[in-house]
Amino acid sequence: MESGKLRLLALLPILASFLLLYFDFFPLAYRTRCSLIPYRHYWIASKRIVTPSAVISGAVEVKGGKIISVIEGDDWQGKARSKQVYDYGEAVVMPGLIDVHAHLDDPGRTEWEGFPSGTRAAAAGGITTLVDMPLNSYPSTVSEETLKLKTNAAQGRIFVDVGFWGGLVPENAFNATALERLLDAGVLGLKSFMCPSGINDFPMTNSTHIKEGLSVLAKYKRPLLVHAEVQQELEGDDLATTEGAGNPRSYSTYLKTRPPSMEEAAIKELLTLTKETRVGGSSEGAHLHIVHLADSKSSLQLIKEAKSRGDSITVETCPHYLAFSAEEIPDGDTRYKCAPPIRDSHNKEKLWEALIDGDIDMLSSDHSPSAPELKLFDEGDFLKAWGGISSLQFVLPVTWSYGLKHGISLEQLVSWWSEKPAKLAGQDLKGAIVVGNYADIAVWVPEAEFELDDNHTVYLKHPSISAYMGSKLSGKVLATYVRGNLVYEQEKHASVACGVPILAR
Ligand SMILES: NC(=O)N[C@H]1NC(=O)NC1=O
Ligand SMILES: [Zn+2]
Ligand SMILES: [Zn+2]
Repeated sequence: MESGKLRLLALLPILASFLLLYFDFFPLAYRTRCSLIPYRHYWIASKRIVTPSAVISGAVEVKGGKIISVIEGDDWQGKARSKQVYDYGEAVVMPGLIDVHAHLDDPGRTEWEGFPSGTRAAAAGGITTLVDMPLNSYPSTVSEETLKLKTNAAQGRIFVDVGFWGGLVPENAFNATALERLLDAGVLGLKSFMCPSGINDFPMTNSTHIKEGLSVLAKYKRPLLVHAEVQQELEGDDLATTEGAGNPRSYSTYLKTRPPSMEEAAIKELLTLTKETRVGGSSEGAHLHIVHLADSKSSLQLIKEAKSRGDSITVETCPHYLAFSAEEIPDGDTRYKCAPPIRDSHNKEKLWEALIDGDIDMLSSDHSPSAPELKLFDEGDFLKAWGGISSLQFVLPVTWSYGLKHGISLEQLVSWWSEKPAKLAGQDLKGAIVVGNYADIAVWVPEAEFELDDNHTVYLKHPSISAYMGSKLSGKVLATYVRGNLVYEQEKHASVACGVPILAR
């Protein structure tokens, strides 16, 4: 080689380090429309930073999308002198929420929800990662090919990170190769229903299907999420499953169609399988996660016992079961219709107790909107209306507002909404403010109250179907960072959607 070229090569490392310095000191050169701020290396300071060991006063150093230091006290000020500092004062800085149960309905039912609208609402609510359910979109995510349709649809259209659950359905349950292809393609785990899902191309599974699913999942060490309700022969008063069995506008009619025994029977059946997830069992490595538990009595007791026997099992509940109770639901107000149903206030108090005691592991939104027409507001028919709660933007303030009277702490909030969900979804670099993790951060003011009225900016695609509209909440989200990008601040979103589709490997 000529000596001129050699000399040029020798200069490359110097040039590279110059460029790096340039990007650090001249942030405009880094300006990206993924973020509302033009820095890749900066500090976030606050008097209330929620770390795994304590709530501290100090600062978090972010560089290249990751957290590179967390400093308690004032020592960070010297280190941050030449850097941009965002000082949020008394506002809480905590890990962004990870919602492991959201129906984004994209592709195929984007008139219900969609990646752009859903992830914008999430960002405005302090949620930095969503895991999308395999049904309500069309087609359902039940194969490698249909997962590809999801990731294509998500490309450049998500404002927060989005992972995907795959569907376990009768069609693929006995086909281990098909399930393996779906898992190899990157779904974070599988999801199935033990009762009709409301979506024709997502049929329900029985315990034989579920057993097959668990044995494949064991190899991947990924979870199976189950909607645990089974239809039963109902007797006497409970015979309200069909039209004419009661006034369909009355919430109590709907409630009777889905008694706690439906959850209990499903969970009993599941627990005959989860014993194989114990150490030495035939499905060791697999994990069962029960979604949206509503029954705080026998069902919960069964789960507690299974945990104590060593089954690999977790359970979530949702803010709507903690905020609302059957007694308060007005006749005809189908915004509150979901499955399993919102039960009475005593049940709600018991759910809070279980959450606080750690018997319920985590929270999720089960955000499941539809087109407003399907809520049948004119008829107010609880039996025919779409079942699903629309909540994504408000799960943080709802949990906080209703949790206040139970004296919940910021650490508990982080455990339920970030740490445990990160673990379930296999996201080792998310869910906590620690060095090395992605800078996924929510900044919010727990004490700030607001009313969900016409003056409040609502990013939900269909605010009219959300049962939270009209309520007064405490806890205002100021800013949301995803992988170091400020994706939302004070009613503004980044102009480009740079969330990452998360695939397991
Ligand atoms: N298909 C669907 O989203 N169903 C959900 N809605 C609901 O209220 N419970 C569910 O499982
Ligand atoms: Zn469900
Ligand atoms: Zn759901």
